[in-house]
Amino acid sequence: MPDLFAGEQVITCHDEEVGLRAVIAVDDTTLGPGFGGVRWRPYPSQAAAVAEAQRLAQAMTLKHALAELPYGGAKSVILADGPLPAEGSQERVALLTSYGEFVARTAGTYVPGVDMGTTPGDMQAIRGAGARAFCADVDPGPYTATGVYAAMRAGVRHALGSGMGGVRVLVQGAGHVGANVARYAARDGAQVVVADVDASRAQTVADEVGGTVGDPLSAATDECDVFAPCAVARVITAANAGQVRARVVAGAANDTLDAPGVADLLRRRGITYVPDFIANAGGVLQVHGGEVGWSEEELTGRLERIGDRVGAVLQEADDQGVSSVTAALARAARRLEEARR
Ligand SMILES: NC(=O)c1ccc[n+]([C@@H]2O[C@H](COP(=O)([O-])OP(=O)(O)OC[C@H]3O[C@@H](n4cnc5c(N)ncnc54)[C@H](O)[C@@H]3O)[C@@H](O)[C@H]2O)c1
Repeated sequence: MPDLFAGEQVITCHDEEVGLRAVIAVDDTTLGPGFGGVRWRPYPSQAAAVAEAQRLAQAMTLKHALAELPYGGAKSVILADGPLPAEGSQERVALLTSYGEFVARTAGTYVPGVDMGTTPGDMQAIRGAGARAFCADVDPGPYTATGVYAAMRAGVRHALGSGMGGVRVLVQGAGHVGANVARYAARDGAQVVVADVDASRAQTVADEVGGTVGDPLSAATDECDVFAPCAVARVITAANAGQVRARVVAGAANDTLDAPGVADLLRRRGITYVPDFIANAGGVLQVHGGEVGWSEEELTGRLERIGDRVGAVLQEADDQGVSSVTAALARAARRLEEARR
């Protein structure tokens, strides 16, 4: 059983009539209401669902603290019994309306957004039930990609002392984020390799950017200067960290490392690791900008500042002789501490 008291709140939601079983985890509301997406997928057990909600909520606390956003960390999961009901179907709307009623009961402590399995239409259904919900209309992928690319450039500057020209960038995952990262890198003269389990998607993006196709299964340990994980979680582990050949790892995938200690293994090998929770904050910055009415110019400036933040954290890590993850966690802890005073 996970530690139910690891964060501020764990709320289980059950509505037999519509078949809803969901978990809302609110990790920390020091900086504001807990904001985090709704993940909807099957789970092997109730404990696994609770553990995932809590782990993702903790990551949101860090992401918001480091991006200087006025939100706490939270996340929720809906436990699917099988394939998800079709978008717009009565079954789906009924389930999300019931879920929205549970969210409304938190009285704004939890604000949901889109995550794996949920769509902007689902957020409309949640709003229809009287709850606040973000991400109702814009795909955050391109904004996340702009932030990831700013983070990558900062990582390359720090580790290689160069710009992107001629740098070999291996992008794992040619989806909403990865395809744009590949485009930006190629535009700046990088040699791009694209690896995706969907071979035709990899080929299309590689052709578009004048790059080549790589092997999705060995991407994490293949020869390159920059490895950009933009697909699945936990691609670098204690078992394969010794074989990583990139000089810089900078991508969008949440939980790129399977444990924070893996960052130490990379550091000892001289590999610069850009923490995912700093690099991939572009989506939440876009959501917040939409809420408070930032201009496109203001948003672009904030996305570019992700790079400045990465540069500062990497320097702090070097100065203190710790990993980038340790330095980033300390920064987040300082921001939370200041807010509590
Ligand atoms: N979209 C966002 O705004 C956002 C924000 C923060 C974090 N992220 C994270 O970034 C990653 C990418 O997000 P996205 O929106 O581009 O997703 P996506 O679903 O659009 O694209 C993912 C791509 O990865 C490919 N893929 C899946 N498994 C793979 C594997 N084992 N090896 C290689 N390729 C594989 C898929 O075929 C797909 O093309 C995810 O981990 C996501 O959680 C995304």
